[in-house]
Amino acid sequence: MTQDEMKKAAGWAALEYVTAGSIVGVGTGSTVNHFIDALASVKDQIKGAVSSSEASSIRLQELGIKLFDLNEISEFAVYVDGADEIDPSMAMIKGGGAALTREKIVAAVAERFVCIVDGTKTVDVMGQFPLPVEVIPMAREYVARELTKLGGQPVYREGVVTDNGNHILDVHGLSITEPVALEARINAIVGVVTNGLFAERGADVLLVGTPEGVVKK
Ligand SMILES: O=C[C@H](O)[C@H](O)[C@H](O)COP(=O)(O)O
Repeated sequence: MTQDEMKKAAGWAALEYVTAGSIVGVGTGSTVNHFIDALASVKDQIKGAVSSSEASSIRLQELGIKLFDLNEISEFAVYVDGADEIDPSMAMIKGGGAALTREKIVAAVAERFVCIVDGTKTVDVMGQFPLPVEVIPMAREYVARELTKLGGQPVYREGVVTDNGNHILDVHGLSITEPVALEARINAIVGVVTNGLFAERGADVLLVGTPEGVVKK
């Protein structure tokens, strides 16, 4: 079974959490793209979606799924998104596709976060995947120096501008044993828009695509 087949299996399994007549929160990335395909198969039974990126919005619209602005809705039941790593406490690293800030905002409004990953993304301790940090462009080098003081090695993701017009630093060399504390610590650096740790608000449901089928945690 390929990694993409495992992503597809997890993406389609998330349909179980979509209820008739609802607005669905939709994340970003290659795993979510499979979920969007699945969502299109029930598009006549849902109200529509609220999206976390320009890329997902385009895909949702191409498949005929109505988009809602987050400012139009005060609550919705389920947000479905992938992750770059997820630990046993259901804390995640996200932002490999640079969509972390809008993802965190949409996730904050959802009652439940359903995380869909392939089997390579579950880890005991996060940090092998470099932690993305979205920064205001003029603060990039200042924030990089502050992240170095925390023990990481930040690398500017050259050529990438986020949907919000900002830059990304990928922080290598972290061993993230206290994700809630580190998320808050990095967000407190002036110039940081948000960081890719989703720990304070982690996943509520985890669906892992494996060669043996989709495992739910
Ligand atoms: O910014 C991107 C998102 O956080 C993605 O959810 C994450 O990078 C996982 O993406 P993929 O499903 O493509 O591995």
